[in-house]
Amino acid sequence: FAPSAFTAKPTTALQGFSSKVFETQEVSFADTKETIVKGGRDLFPLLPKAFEGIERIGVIGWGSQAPAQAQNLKDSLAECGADIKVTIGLREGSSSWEQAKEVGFSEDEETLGEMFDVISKSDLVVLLISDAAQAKLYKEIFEAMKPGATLGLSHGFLLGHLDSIGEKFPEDMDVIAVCPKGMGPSVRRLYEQGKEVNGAGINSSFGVHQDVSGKATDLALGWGIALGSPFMFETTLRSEYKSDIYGERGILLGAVHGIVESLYRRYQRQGMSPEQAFLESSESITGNIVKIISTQGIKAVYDSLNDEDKVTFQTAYSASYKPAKEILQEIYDEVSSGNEIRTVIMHGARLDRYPVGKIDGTDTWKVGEKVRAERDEENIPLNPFTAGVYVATMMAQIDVLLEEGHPYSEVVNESVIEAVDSLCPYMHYRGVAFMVDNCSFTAKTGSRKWAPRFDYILDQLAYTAVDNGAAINEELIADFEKHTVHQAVEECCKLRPAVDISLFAETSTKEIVIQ
Ligand SMILES: NC(=O)C1=CN([C@@H]2O[C@H](COP(=O)(O)OP(=O)(O)OC[C@H]3O[C@@H](n4cnc5c(N)ncnc54)[C@H](OP(=O)(O)O)[C@@H]3O)[C@@H](O)[C@H]2O)C=CC1
Ligand SMILES: CC(=O)[C@](C)(O)C(=O)O
Ligand SMILES: [Mg+2]
Ligand SMILES: [Mg+2]
Repeated sequence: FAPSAFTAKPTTALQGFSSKVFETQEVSFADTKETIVKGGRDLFPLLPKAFEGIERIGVIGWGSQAPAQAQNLKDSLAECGADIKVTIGLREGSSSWEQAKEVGFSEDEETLGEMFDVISKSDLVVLLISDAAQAKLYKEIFEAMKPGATLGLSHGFLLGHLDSIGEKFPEDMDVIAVCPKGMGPSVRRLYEQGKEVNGAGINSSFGVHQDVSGKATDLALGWGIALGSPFMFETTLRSEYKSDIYGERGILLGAVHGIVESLYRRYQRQGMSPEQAFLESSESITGNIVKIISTQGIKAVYDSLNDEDKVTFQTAYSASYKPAKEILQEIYDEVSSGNEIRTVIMHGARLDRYPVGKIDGTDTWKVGEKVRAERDEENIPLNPFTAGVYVATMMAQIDVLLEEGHPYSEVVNESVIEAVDSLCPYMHYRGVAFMVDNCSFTAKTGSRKWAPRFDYILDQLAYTAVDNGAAINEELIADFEKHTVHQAVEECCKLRPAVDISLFAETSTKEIVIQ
């Protein structure tokens, strides 16, 4: 397999943007330039201008994103004195009704109501029901929206569905997207930490799909800044849905699950105890490797190894890169063809007969509970073979996105920042299910479908190649060492404060600061 320095397609056609309210800045990501907007609580006084004309925001749904987005919006708009009501809209009989009331939303104050009634009264509808439900209900939702209201999405899935059935959004409607590159609970947790460390939060991409009012861009930027986004980068709904549905099935959820299961078995075959095998696989990734990436970048993992461990890393990397890339390209093709969107919709239709099953019942995660209980955060190993497999998969994910024309900001957030800032800390805290099942239904189902594929191909192709003495692929390693993405990762990491998400350990009142 002759590695190529990829033949990048022209970057996904970003429209480019300007703001009448916020300061934009140009950043250099490798050999490209992009315009971004830095966030921070100091910008909250600008929110009333960004939300000009908006009196009521309807946040529809109460899954992973809505609790975070609704509370962050409510707090931010209150802080800047904007007289804007945030109302939660839920389906009749929703089991989430009480949860919304527990955090202060109420029917009496007209901040909690039936979803279509709330939609009909909202100037900005933030649609945070599941993607499968959006695909099922979009006609009723569009009909319920009042004239001049803006539709706000946090994922481009609905456009992907409309594309596949030859439908469009109503032409008289502003359609914007603000897509946090992190799970809902981390959007809320880091927002709260942002009260101490200005700018802490989860980055968001934003897109303006339709701008009838001429105000869509600044409303999108204001929404993202009110969520606590450290910085916002431009995307299009199509670029976002392809990269997001792909990314969550890849290194963010599916691949990391498959990598851990395959290595956990391999290390035990090689004689390790179950506990040691968990330490050298899952703990090594979530407790060591991602911490280095979060503060020093991907290549720092490799550079931190001694000569002998570098050879182990190179061996694992050389054997894993192509098998991982083969599955990743298949995922990308399944997503961009519309197949994976149909899969998610069909899965949604089966839910009542086949509810989503648990994924932490295996020996791996039972042993993981025990290891976590005895964990010494300061002495978690960095297994060089695990590092080679994990980094090869991360780099393969990056290369597919670059080859498919996605901008570096989207590539790095979807393949690196989200893993280290949002998702892996949750896997470190309470295992793979706690991470995956705090994500969207679209991600939950996709991760379950693709994790076994990574597990299988690594076991069948990568590890057997290593056991049969496959040579190190010097060109692949050279490609990795000089890859353009390392500068882009460094730039992205500089654009957000190096705050570590902090999660409260259920087993103690001590707050664990996960690096
Ligand atoms: N999860 C995440 O962190 C991220 C999600 N997103 C996007 O945000 C959006 C919301 O995702 P997420 O927060 O994960 O929510 P989920 O995908 O987990 O969906 C659960 C929510 O959908 C509602 N729902 C399901 N079926 C219906 C229906 N038939 N009618 C009305 N409501 C229904 C549920 O209502 P009820 O409460 O009544 O059961 C619940 O509130 C999606 O577009 C997703 O892709 C974007 C970035 C990150
Ligand atoms: C959390 C997030 O960004 C995901 C994985 O894309 C999702 O939950 O859909
Ligand atoms: Mg995502
Ligand atoms: Mg997603």
